[in-house]
This record gives sequence, C-alpha cells and structure tokens, in this order.
Amino acid sequence: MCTCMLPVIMAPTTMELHDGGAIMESDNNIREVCLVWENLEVEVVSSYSNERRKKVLNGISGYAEPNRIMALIGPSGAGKSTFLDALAGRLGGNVRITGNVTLNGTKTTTSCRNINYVTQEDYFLGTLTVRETLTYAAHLRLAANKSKDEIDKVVAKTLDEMGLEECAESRLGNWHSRGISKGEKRRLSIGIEILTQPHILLLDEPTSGLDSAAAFFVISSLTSIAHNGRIVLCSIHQLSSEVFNLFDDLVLLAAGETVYFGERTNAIKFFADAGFPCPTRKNPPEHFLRCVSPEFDNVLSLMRSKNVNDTPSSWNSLVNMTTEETKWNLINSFKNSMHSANVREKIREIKLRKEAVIERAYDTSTLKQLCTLTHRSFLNMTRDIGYYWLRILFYILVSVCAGFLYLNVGTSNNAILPRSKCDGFIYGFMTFLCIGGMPFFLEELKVFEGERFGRRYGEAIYVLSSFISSLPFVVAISLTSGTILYHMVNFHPGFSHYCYFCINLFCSISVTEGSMLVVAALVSNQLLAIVTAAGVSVSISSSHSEQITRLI
Ligand SMILES: Nc1ncnc2c1ncn2[C@@H]1O[C@H](COP(=O)(O)OP(=O)(O)OP(=O)(O)O)[C@@H](O)[C@H]1O
Repeated sequence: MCTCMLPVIMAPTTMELHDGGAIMESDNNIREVCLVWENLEVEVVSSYSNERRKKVLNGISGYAEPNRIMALIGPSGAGKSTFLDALAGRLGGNVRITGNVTLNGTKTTTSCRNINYVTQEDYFLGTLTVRETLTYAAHLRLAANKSKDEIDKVVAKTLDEMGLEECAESRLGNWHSRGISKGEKRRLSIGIEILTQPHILLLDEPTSGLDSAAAFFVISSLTSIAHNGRIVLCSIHQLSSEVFNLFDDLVLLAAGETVYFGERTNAIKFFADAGFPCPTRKNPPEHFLRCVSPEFDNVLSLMRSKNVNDTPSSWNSLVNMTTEETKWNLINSFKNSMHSANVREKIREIKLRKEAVIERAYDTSTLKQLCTLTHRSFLNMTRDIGYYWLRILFYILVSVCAGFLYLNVGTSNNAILPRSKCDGFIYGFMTFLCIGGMPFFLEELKVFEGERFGRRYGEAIYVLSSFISSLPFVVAISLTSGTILYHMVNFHPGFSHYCYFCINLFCSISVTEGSMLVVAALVSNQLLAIVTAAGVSVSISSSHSEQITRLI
C-alpha cells in the first residue's frame, strides 16, 4: 500500500487503552514513572581503528516525564541511536557506559521490561502477513489468559492506529519475493511495540521511509500514546514544522553533547539568547540543525565556489563563524543556562521520589510461548519455497542420482568399499543440502535477536521451538530419500534395516539443523541455550555414528 492511502483522519487526542492490554491494571502506577539519565557517558572501544577509543556520549543528563513526547534530533553521528540504546540497555559488547539510567530513582537493568524499543532496523519473517505478524506478537506479549477474540480485537485496533488495514493481508516480503513498503514495515514495527502500551516507548527514526503525511500520522499516534500517561522519546530526521509542533519536548545532540534540552517552545528563545536567532520564516528544527551540523560548511563553500548568491537567510548570522565554533558556543551556552540548572534541579527532585516501579513479568506462559513460536516458525518454513519445497525436491533428486550411481550395489564382501563410498556420498550431500536453509535461518535469527532483547521469551524456548518446528521437515525428507535410496541401492533386505537407514538419514540431517541451533545459542550468548542446543546435537550425532557402524 502506498502511503497516500493512509486514512486522512487525525489520530484521536486521547487514545483508548487496548481492551485487555497487559498493563491496564497498573494504569495509576504508569503515571508516576519518570525516566532519568545522569552523566551518561558512552565510549566505543574499536580494535580496528587507530583511534581506539571514541566518546560517543559525553556525560549528558536529562529526564522524561509521563504524558509528554520528546523529539531527539541532531546531525548524523551525533549519538542519537547510541543514546536510545543506552536508555534501553542494548549497547553492544565493544561499548563502555558510565552514568545512571533510572526509573523513579531506581537503576534500570538490562532486563527492564517497562521500556519498549523500536530500533532503526525492521526485522520480520518475510512470508507472514502484516496481520499474522501482529497476531503472533500479541500472543507472545499479552497476558496468557486473553482469549483469541480479545487478541484479535487488539490486533485490529493496532492495525487501525498505524494505518495498516489496507495491507493487513499482504506478506512482508523476503529475499525472493517483494512485500510491503519500507514505510509500512516501519509502522508495523511501531505497532508491535505499542501492543502492550508500555510505560516508556523509545523509537529510533520511526518516520524514516515515510512521506510527510504518513510521518504526521505516525507522530500524531505516538503523541496520543504519550498523552495517555506514557513517556515517548523518538529520534527523528527531517522534521517538518507541522510534525515538530506535535512534540512537547526537544533534545538536540551534537558530538555527544547536549545542545538543548527542554520544552520545544523554549528552544527558539534559547537559540536567540545564545546569538543564533531563527529567522521568522525558517522551519525551527532546520535552523537548529544548521547551527550544529559541520556538513553545512562544505555546502556553503560549494555554493560560494559556484557563485550561488541566494544562500538561505538563516545562514547570514553564521557566515562569520564556522559551524564547529557555533556548535561549541551553543553547547557552552546551554551548560551555563537556566535550562541546564532546571534539569539538575528536576533530576534531584525525581530521585527523591523513590517510588517503586512495578516490573512486568514475561507477559505470557512458557507453554504458550513455545506453542506460538513453534506454530509461527512452522508456518514460515512451509511458506518459504526455498527452505521447504525446493530443498525437498533437491533431496529427492539427489537420492535418485545416488541411487543410479550405486544401483544394486549388493551386500557381498566386495561391496564393502562401494557401500562406504555410497554412505559418504549420501551423507555428504544431505548435510550440504541443509546449508540451503541458511538464508531462512538467518532471517529467523534476526527476529529472535530483537525479541530476545525485548525480553519476550527465553533462549531455551526458542531453541526448542526451532527443533520441534523443523521435525516434520526432517522426518519427511528422511523417509522420502531413505525409501528411494534403500530400494535402488539395495541395502540389507528387511524392514529393520530399512528403518535403520531412514533413522541414519534423519540423524545426519538433524545434526546440521542442530548445529544451526548451536549457532543461535552462541549468538544469544546464553549458557542454558548452548547446553540445550548442544545436547540436542550431541545426542543426535552419537546415535548417528552408532547407526553407521551397524549399517556397514
Ligand atoms: N558499537 C559501535 N562501534 C563503533 N562505533 C560506534 C558504535 N556505536 C556507535 N558508534 C559510533 O558513534 C557515533 C554515533 O553513532 P550513532 O549511531 O549513535 O549516531 P546517530 O546520531 O544515531 O546517527 P544517524 O542519525 O546517522 O543514525 C558514530 O560515529 C558511530 O560510528
């Protein structure tokens, strides 16, 4: 669906909570939650670059209160994503963080489930439709006692809120089939995270890929969510004045420093007081970014070299100063301003509150997580032509070819060598064909990683559900290929040998599938999952070697 098909209606000024939303019961508590970041410093340690340590955030402080939506702007590389990652507790391994992130004065942990985060990248299972994706997400996120009808209602409401009704039955698309647009994927990512109406919603560029009407629509929806007792903080590029006016607060970052923090409406006065007034007919966020983005210096010199005289009027106040100088002027002005003093005072006040914040548990039961994940993975597999059907076809073709190569090889002593070669050929190919499932598997891993960071389910559940969902596939190809090969190669006659042979095939294919689970476990970096996956693999491979010995 193109974005022009978005409903023209404005988002409601106060959004109703989802019926049965997971956090309805703690609504009063939500209104008390305040997010504070204090002296937040993030340093990247790079093993490749000569400049081994780089400060991405340099001791920034601030706070976010309920019922308000905050825009996070800044030039590219200013540290916006790093800042959001730090608030959500999702920084990578090569990053060192100091300072505090607290909820009502209590330090947040990486397992804090009160914060939902829409990251910059959208990862989905490409064969599912928009509605299916939201429905599975709702089953994983909402309380286990919600009926199917209640969940369907929440999904329908979210589709409506995000303007996704038109493409609800469209598939998302993957490496071999085009699906919904990038903007629609963005809105779907937001829809998934608002299913539970979280206390705090962080969004990294929620409007990237959207046209201005769609961006306005999305930010209106987020404003409604915020004005219902939540905290919404989103980084954003290319703000039109209409969208800018929807925000309550503004954070402007540059080079990891705060250039401005406070109410959106006070920003213009701050820039004027600092000596960089916004021209009357200039879009304020554009002017703010112009003042702190060094790239504009290059644009200016390029325009001068081409004798372009109509430089924007807002640049006149800056032409005698490089952007670098302007930026540091503003940073120092902010440090010494009453805005900065107000921030320190407000943080002190919030820290004194010390009101407990209810930590949400996993929203649904372990059994429901396992069933939902298994069902989702199975549906995705069977719809993926490359993963399921093409691989089954290849298995049959390889079996027929190997059968012809070793046709009626016999069971005499002379046949021992050809039979071993046949074994090697078959198992080599079978293992090789498993690798064909890798693109599918990588796609699943990305989704798993996002959901694991969102604390939706444990790693062991994922490993188990992957194993169960791939079982019908492994059994089907073991039986088909086993039957073809057994009859063509003429192994030992008898039903028991036929069974041995099929089990052998099942084991060798499962070992590769099991190895993929180990990869998942390693990626998830969880001991429990590594042990589960390795256990599955080792038990399969040990029975495999036993079967081979018996067969030869
Ligand atoms: N894990 C990391 N490893 C190496 N460099 C990093 C890492 N995280 C952040 N950086 C660097 O920190 C700087 C800030 O990155 P960040 O993604 O936060 O910027 P941004 O303001 O979100 O930029 P954009 O608007 O382009 O998305 C960049 O120079 C980036 O290369």
